[in-house]
Amino acid sequence: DDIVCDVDAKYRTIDGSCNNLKNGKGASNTFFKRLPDENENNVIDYADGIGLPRAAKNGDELPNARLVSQAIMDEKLGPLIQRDRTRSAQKHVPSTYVAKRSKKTIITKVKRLESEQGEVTTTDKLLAEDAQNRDFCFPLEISKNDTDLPPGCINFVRATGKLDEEGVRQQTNLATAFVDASVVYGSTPELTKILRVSDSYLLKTEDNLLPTPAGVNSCFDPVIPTRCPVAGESRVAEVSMLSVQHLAWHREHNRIASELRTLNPHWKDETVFQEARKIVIAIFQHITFNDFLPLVLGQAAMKRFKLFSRDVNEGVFSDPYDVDMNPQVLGSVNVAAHRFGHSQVTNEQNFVDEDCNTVTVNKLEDVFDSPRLIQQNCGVNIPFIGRNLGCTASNRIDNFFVDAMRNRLYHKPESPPGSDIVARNIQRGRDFGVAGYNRWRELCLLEPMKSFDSFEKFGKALKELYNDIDDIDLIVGGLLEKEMGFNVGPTFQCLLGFQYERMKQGDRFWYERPN
Ligand code: HEM
Repeated sequence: DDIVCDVDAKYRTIDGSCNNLKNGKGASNTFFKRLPDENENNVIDYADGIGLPRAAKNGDELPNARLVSQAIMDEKLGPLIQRDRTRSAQKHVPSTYVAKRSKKTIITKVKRLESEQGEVTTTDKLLAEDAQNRDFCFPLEISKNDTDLPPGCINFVRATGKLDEEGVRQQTNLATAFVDASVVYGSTPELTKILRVSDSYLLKTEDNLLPTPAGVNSCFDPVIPTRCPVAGESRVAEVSMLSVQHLAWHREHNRIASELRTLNPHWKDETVFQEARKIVIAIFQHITFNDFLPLVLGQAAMKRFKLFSRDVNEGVFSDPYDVDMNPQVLGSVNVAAHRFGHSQVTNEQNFVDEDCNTVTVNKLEDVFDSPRLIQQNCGVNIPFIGRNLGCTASNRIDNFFVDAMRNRLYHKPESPPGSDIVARNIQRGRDFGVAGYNRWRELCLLEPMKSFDSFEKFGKALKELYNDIDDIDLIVGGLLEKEMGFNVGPTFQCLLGFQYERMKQGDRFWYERPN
């Protein structure tokens, strides 16, 4: 559809449309980007070239994602001490917040059939039955020998696909591609309307907590069954520490807006709202690029991709804008590179006192998708969870994942035992038709791995799982790369650096720009 843009608009749109006035790229509800290769062909790897999940080079199925997870990513295979000495939870939790939440895939909701017993429906069978329609279930198969999960299938639904002009399956990003605090304000005008107090500059709150309008989000075990919190991103209650981040930014908007109202009594409410939003976005961009990203990419990659903001003491504005930079999020970043943070998650979401002592242990596996901890007694626990963000060390970025994430994801008393984030990430990459790890090394101008032995300790396991070194999934190879200081390795530095460079230089409303 033709969109008419106000070229003089002072504020960015909610859905990211009209940011780029030349090609309109970066709006919510548009396809994830595929990287063009050396010959300008999109890098895409579907088994049939158009939509079936990626297969091995020789045409066989790729190894069972859960087996890869068990053999390579089990925390028991890693060092006893996983904690990172430089990164606190304040680092990995906001990363969930800034990063993941800005790139949301549509996954059609179906009833979750966790670990159904019985016949394993193989991908082959599904392919044969449903070759025309590629929207099939793509279950995670759990083998008889699994030490942690009962044998059978765990439900996994393909991300909703649409065909592009060439008839190739593409996935849709529900969020805008910009670092624009859409996690606070939403990526659609409809959601923003739900979040705002009508005819006011404020965002809605209830008892100074996030609003809980009926019928918007679902959650598990809230204090009052209908009270699921709503924020700019639907997974706001996935874990308590994430909900606290949402709440902090939500309140920050209202704090700034109220100050602006006092200072500018003559402004219209809409002006107060938009000016406050603009300031919140500026803070959000500054923190993302100057505090968060250096702890992911390391100093060298930050400089290589020109991601640091200009030092304010230089007294000049930086204007990095380039109308030809396409900010759209790469599918490979969404399904692999940006999921590095899953390895930093720890097993607990504890309450912590002012001296950083744990006062209550909350196991992560008991609080997935539940706003209970933040809603209890009008939010009395919030400072205790908030302190945890600063007091507790993250786990390292590596190939080891805690049991709560790798065996008990989404665990709920009525649907034990749970799912496996690693297996899901691997499967999601195949679902998206994301090319194998070695192909991305090549595209990043890194030497492709020639031998399984290059993976040292894990080479043997990889060799048993994969037929060919080029079959290794991007997220698996990427997380096995070792890097000084526990940043992401060179392939993910390349992909994330490339992505954030575009999100910065492709943003007409970037906060450092003059005027
Ligand atoms: C306890 C904390 C977390 C939980 C429970 C969690 C869980 C999940 C789940 C279940 C998915 C969907 C998997 C799929 O089916 O494809 C997902 C997606 C994702 N996660 Fe996390 N995650 C957490 C923390 C993080 C962190 C710290 C980061 C990054 C720094 C991150 C980055 C992502 C990204 C980029 C996606 C893809 C987003 C999308 O397409 O919707 N997550 N996460």
